[in-house]
Amino acid sequence: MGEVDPAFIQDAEHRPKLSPIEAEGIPLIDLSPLTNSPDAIEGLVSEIGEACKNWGFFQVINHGVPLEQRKKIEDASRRFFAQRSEEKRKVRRDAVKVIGYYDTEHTKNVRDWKEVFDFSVEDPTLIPASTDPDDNEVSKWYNQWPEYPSDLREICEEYAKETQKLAYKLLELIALSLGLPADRFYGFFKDHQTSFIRLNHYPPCPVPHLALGVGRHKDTIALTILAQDDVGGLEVKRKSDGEWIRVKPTPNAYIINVGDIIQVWTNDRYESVEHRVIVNPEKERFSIPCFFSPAHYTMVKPLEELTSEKNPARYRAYNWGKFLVTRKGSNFRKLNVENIQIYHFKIPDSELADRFEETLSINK
Ligand SMILES: O=C(O)CCC(=O)C(=O)O
Ligand SMILES: [Fe+2]
Repeated sequence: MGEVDPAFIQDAEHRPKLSPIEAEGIPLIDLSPLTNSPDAIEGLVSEIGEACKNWGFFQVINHGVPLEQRKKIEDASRRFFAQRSEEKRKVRRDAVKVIGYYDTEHTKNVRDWKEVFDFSVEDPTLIPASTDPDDNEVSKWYNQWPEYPSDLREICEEYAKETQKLAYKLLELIALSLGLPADRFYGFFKDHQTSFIRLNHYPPCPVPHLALGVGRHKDTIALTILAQDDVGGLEVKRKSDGEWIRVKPTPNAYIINVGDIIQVWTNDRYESVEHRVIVNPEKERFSIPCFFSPAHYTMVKPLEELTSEKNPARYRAYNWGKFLVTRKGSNFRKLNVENIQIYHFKIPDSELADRFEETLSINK
């Protein structure tokens, strides 16, 4: 075994247990009522609602994404990552070209044991030109496509269309589960959404007890639609007791998780849950998350329909594009500081209590 760069080594408290808990996994939901029996939709809506509330994660089958499209992108991803580093680095992302190949991602300042290739669903993606809140200038992020595999672009673009359809179906079910009109969330994504898809490759790792494929984190976006292969390694922090639970691969299923934006929209009713990826000493692993994200100008804040005097908004509004640009900037500076997070916009409980007191005395 060669020397492993200490940048990969997790602090003792965050190292994985190598005998994972797989029992009582996350809910598995059959989406076929959407196409076959619209009468059964109510049951489906309540299953989705329960899964979002209790787990923040679930798997879906009969989801409508054609198997052919999925197989094609999985195969193209393998072909891309099998190339020499030198080739992959031709489409490397940097501070100017922020979308593309990357092999030195850090989560919570520890290096992840993985390499990635990102592409935006909308090309170009419109995004604020700077993090300055008073600067209204908008700039563009462009995808970078490698020479090989020559069909990668076409395959990725086709796949993106299919996952979009699934994302909208899921957003409808989530809206209905909250008692909102099915299309309540559409407006945030309609023009200039900032969604992107990531091809992940986790090579075999000689120190799987010390390093992680992706360190513990929550997804900052609205909704994640993840395809994982049959190797397994994704772990979700169970809400009921804080244990890390391994998500057992289900062939052709998608793993769905609520992101931070849905947590804010629902005023914490559906929470974004922490997860991480364990690596394997012998097997490489591939996964493909689609990070469904709203337009850059979206002001993210709790939905009025889901707040009340008794349940006041727990977050101040924040501009999604500025948030995203702030995050991207911190990818390239190896600062020993924490990334921007939604809890930075959280209204402290003491302040909420004061407001509640105020309304009580006004209503007296
Ligand atoms: O590879 C996986 O299973 C999950 C990856 C992940 O959580 C992420 O990229 O945000
Ligand atoms: Fe994630």
